[in-house]
Amino acid sequence: MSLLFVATIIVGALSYYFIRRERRKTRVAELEEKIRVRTKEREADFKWAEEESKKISEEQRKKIGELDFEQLRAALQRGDFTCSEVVSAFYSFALKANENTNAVVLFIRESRKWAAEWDERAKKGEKKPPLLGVPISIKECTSMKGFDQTRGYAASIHKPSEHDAPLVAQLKELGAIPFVQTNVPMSLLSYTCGNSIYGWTENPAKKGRTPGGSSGGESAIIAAGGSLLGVGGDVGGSIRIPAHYTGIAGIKPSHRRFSSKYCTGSVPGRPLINSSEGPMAPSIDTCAEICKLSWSSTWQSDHDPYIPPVLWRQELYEEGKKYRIGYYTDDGWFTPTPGCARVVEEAKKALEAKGHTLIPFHPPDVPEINRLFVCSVCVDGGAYLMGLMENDIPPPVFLKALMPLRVPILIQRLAGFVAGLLGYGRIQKLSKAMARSTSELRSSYAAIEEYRHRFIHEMQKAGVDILLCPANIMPAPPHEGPLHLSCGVSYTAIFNLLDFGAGVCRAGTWSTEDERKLADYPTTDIWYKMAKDFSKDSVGLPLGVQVAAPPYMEEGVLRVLSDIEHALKK
Ligand SMILES: CCCCCCCC/C=C\CCCCCCCC(=O)NCC(=O)O
Repeated sequence: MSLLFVATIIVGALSYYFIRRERRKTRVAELEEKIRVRTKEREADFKWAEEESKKISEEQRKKIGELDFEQLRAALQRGDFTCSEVVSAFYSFALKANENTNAVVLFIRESRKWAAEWDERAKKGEKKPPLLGVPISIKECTSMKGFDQTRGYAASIHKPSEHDAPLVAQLKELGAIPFVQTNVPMSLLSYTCGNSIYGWTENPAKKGRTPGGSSGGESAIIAAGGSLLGVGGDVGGSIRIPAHYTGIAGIKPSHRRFSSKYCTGSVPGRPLINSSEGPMAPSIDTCAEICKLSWSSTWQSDHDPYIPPVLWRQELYEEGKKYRIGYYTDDGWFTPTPGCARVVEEAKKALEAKGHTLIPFHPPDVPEINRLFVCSVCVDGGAYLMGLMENDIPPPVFLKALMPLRVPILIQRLAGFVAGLLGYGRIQKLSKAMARSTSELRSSYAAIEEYRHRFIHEMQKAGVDILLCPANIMPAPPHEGPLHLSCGVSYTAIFNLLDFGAGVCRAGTWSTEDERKLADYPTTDIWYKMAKDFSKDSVGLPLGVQVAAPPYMEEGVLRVLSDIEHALKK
C-alpha cells in the first residue's frame, strides 16, 4: 500500500515536471516567433525610413542638421523649411544615430502624414503652434496610440495602445511630431537598456557602456544627434541617470505636474513611488521651454482632473534669481566614484560665482530610505515582476538579477543577518527591504510619509530651498553593471520617494585625474568593488550633476540647472 502511494507521488511529480517543461517549450517558441515577426517589421520600418529620408536634398539635410532646438523651431516658424522636409531629415539623423547605438525601436510612420497636415494648415495661413514641425522621440513605454508598450516583454508585442499619453498628446497639439519610439530595459526597473526583442542600446560615447535606463533609448538617440527632444519617464532615476551617462539634460517633475495617465510603469499599483514623465534634450534650456509651454495653460489638468492646475511660475525661473542651495557629495549610503563628486564641487563654485548661496546639507538617514524605496518600489516583494519575467524570455543577466527575489523573505533576512556579522552592513540593510506582510508594507508607507515631512523640516532648518548633489555613483558602466548594482540609485531614488522635482544637466567629463583617484576608492564590500570596477577606463565619458526641490518648484530646479549648464558645459 505504502509502495503504491510512493509510486503515485513519484509518477505525479514527474508528470507535473514534464507537462510544465513542455508548456514552457511551447511558450518560448511562441514568444520567439513574436520576436521574429517584430524583427522583420522593424527591418521593414528602417527601410521605409531610409526611403523617406531621401525626400530632401543633401544640402537641405545638412542645413537642418546644423540647427539646435531653438534654431530649428525658429526656422520652422519662419517657413525656412517645411515640416515634411524636417521629418525627412530626422529620419536620416535617427538612422545614423541608430547605427552606433541601436536606440530606435520603431519609426512612427504617421509622422509623415502629421507633417504634411501641418504644412497644409500653414499654407492656408492658419496660426502656427509653438512647436510646429519639431520632431520628437518617445520612450517605448510611453503610450502612443497604435503602438506597443512592450517594456521589453515579448508577450506584449502586438498589443497596441488605444491612447496617447497626455504629455505626448499635448506636445502633438503644440505642433510637435513624434517620429520614433526608443528602447528600454526589460521590465523598466533598471538603469541599463536592453531586452530580448530589440537588444542592447549602446552609449554613443563608448561602445560596451550603457546609455543608462530606463529611458536609455532616449538618451542615446539624443546624445548621438538623432533627436533634439524626447519624452522619458522616471521612477528611481530613469530620466536623470541616462542624462548623466550620456551628457544630455532631463527633468523628472514631481508626480502631479504632468499626467501619467496611460503611462505603463514597471510595477503598476505602487502608491508613494510614482512615475513622472518628463522632457529630455541636449540642453536643460530646451527642457525648461517644454515645461513652460506645457504649464502655460491648464491643458494637463483639463485632460486629467487628478493634476492640479499649477501654471508655470516664471518668478522662480527668472534669470538672475538667487537661491540658497544645500549641497552634498556623499549621501551616506554609497560614496560616488571620484569624477561624480568632483563635478558637484565644480557646480557649487560656478553657482557661487553666479551669486547663489551654497550651504552644506546632509540628507537624513539615506540607508533606511533605500530600504524603504526598495520595499515600496517592488510593493509585493517582486511577485508581479517575477510573474511577468518568468512568463517571458529575459536575457540571462536579467534572470540572474532577479535571483534574490526568488529567495523566500525569511531566508533573505537570515542571509542578511550573516552578512551583518561579517561586517557587510549595507547588504544586511537591503536584505530587510521586502515586505513580508501587508502590515510591514503599511509601516513602510507610514515611514515614507513621516520622512517627507522630516526632510522638508531639515531643509527649512538649514535655510535651503533647493539641493545640489551627484546624479549617480559612477560614470556610464558596462551594460550589465546596473543589473548587479540595483542599490546604486540612491542619489536619484530619494527624490522619487520625496516626490521632489529633480533634473540633471551635463557638468563635465571623467578625467585622467579621476581615473588616478579611483585607486583610493573604497572596496569594503562587493557593491563598492563593482562600482570601482565599472568606473575604470572612463576617461572622456560625460558627467552630470543633479538639482532637486520640493514639489511645484520645478522652475527653480530648471533655473539652477541652466546656470550650471551655461557655466560648465564644454
Ligand atoms: C530587471 C531586473 C530587476 C531586478 C530587480 C531586483 C529588485 C530591485 C529593487 C529595486 C531596484 C531599484 C532600481 C530602480 C531603477 C529605476 C529605474 C526607473 O526609474 N524605472 C522606471 C520604472 O520603474 O517605471
